[in-house]
Amino acid sequence: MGPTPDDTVRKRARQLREQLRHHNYRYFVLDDPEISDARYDRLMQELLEIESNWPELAAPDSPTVRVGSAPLEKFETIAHSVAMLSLDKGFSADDIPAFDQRVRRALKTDAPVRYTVEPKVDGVAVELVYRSGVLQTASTRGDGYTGELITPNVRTIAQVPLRLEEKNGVSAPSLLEVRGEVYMETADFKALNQWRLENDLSLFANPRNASAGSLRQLDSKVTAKRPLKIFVYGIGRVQGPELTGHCQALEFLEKLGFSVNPLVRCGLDADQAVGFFHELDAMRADLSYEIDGLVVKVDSYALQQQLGTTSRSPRWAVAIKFAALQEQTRVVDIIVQVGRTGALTPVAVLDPVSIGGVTVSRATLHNEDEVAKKDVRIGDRVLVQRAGDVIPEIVKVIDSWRTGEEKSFEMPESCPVCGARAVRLEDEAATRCINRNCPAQLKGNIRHFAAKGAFDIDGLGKKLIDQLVDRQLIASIADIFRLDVKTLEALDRMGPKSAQNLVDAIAQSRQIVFSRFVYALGIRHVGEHGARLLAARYETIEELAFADSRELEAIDGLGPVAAASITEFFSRAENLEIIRTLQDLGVEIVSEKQDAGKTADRPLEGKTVVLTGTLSSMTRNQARERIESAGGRVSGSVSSKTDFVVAGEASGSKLEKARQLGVTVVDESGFQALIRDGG
Ligand SMILES: NC(=O)c1ccc[n+]([C@@H]2O[C@H](COP(=O)([O-])OP(=O)(O)OC[C@H]3O[C@@H](n4cnc5c(N)ncnc54)[C@H](O)[C@@H]3O)[C@@H](O)[C@H]2O)c1
Ligand SMILES: [Zn+2]
Repeated sequence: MGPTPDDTVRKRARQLREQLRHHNYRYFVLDDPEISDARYDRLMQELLEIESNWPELAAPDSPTVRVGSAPLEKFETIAHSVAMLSLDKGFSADDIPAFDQRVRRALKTDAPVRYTVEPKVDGVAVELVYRSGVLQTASTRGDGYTGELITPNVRTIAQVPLRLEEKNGVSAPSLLEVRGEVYMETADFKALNQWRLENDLSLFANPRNASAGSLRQLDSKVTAKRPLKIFVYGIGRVQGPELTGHCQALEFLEKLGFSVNPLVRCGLDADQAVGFFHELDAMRADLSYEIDGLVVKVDSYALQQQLGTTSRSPRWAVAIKFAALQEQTRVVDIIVQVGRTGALTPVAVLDPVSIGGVTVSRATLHNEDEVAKKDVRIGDRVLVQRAGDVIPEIVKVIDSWRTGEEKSFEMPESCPVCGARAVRLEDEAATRCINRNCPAQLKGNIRHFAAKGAFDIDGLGKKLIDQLVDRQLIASIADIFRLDVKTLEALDRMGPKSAQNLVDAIAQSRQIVFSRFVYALGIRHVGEHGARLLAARYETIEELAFADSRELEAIDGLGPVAAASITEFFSRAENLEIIRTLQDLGVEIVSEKQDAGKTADRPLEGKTVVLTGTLSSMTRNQARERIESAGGRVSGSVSSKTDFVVAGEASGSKLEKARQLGVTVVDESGFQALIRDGG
């Protein structure tokens, strides 16, 4: 880069500004973005860099110095007495100490500065103005100085107090301007999008856009139907109480009856803030709402004043973003995969794209109806989401990128693996291959049979199963127990040692508890939970096989669909034959009671337990079985309904959450005592 910018740089800056303005409009005004947030952030960073390298290119109307977008004309507007600004952004934990240094340099101090650190909930900023304790107006951020008046809409949010009562030793200030984030929980967002899908309405890209779209309605009856919530995180002006810092302000707001995020941490130094960043990142997938980072704020109001603000953001706060969950890419092809039940699943082949550090090149499209409803075509630009362990999914097609060259997908009429006819039953979403000997189904069945909650055979993975079926070394699940070292040795990437290990693992798996055996059979609609319900009711596989559907339906928690599927399964001679063959080959089914030994009483009856970290005396699955045979239920996430959290080595976010919620936490020896004697 030179002392004066050349034409290419000038041109690029102009281009970036135009693009950013366009995307601001799509995002802030239409609530319908065309690009992922991560991509938007990259464009913004590029422009910021150009403007800092060539200050003469900076412009007063550049998106780098403006907030949001002008209010929509259809709304009345209202001026904010204190500007509602944006936040400076960082994209890794290292940006926290860097921010801390900037702050201390500006304050000319070596003493540690105390920060309040908050989850950055992905929703819409609003300002609520209360006079003498009564909600007068509510508005959006708008361009930071003038917002859209949406009072009737905000009134429909149950968590927004309409009148502030004197309570918890505090009374309503004569004037109070509260800022907060209106958001939608992830499950509610999904349900809303599902409903929109079924009613041929356009989809929201994420909970943030759904919240914004719901809030910015001319008819507050529409807003009232949307499940919106709020967390408050700041104050504009206040007359009455003496508040000297941010944390104190949050406590005050909470006492007045506002909803403050329980994960907020006060009094952290920069190192502790970094620690919290990692904790929160780990907790992220377990939260019921989306967060896209955290916000670090200098706590003291006096120091905030000293630091001041720019036209776009305060100098006393920074938002550190987590890795993105969404990216945009192109659908190169739509292929069809055949699963264990014969279901043909359309899968989008994508231009590989990195989402949160993982390269994604496929996304499931579930079934024919889903493709049709989302109208995904080959060649489309789409928004793809990958969250936690969930299979990547296409959120929506970005319509504005359509060229007309895209090709529609059609479900094939025959199985792409075996060529047999594929049919769709009237009341089903799936199209299925009707060939019971379809190699794709066999592979799926074997994978399921050998998987963790079933026979749990170490070393029998996908690649090996593919080879075994393709070379016709296995024609049914029972054949697993006929494998020998010689056969296995001859396979790709197998040696004498790994072959022996696998044979040993297979031999070891022969003894199996009843519920796992039932699950391993792969009866449709019978998952691990259903299998356990059956094991609690029946003692042997023979008893189960002869159970009639009325009796099955009566089992609490099972349901008619599973019951019908079970009777159907056992009515087939070939299934009974396989079970008999498995037993002939040495599979020994142990009843749960035998397995659990003497624990006839159920010390954890009715209790909900969450496991986190690793235990030294047993695996997760074993711990789960022990809890269930003691009458308890294992849940994946901590909530106020949790009775105990069992914290093993290296337990992370769940432990943190348990502490926040005041749930009883026990260590490994405490857990042993629990399953012996109960709580
Ligand atoms: N995809 C697109 O086309 C597109 C376009 C424009 C903007 N965007 C997204 O919006 C961002 C820019 O928007 P922005 O300027 O509003 O910045 P921002 O949303 O990143 O940060 C400011 C906002 O954070 C929110 N917030 C949540 N929790 C908070 C807390 N505890 N304390 C304070 N604020 C909190 C508030 O709503 C506040 O207005 C971009 O980084 C991008 O992610 C995307
Ligand atoms: Zn087939």
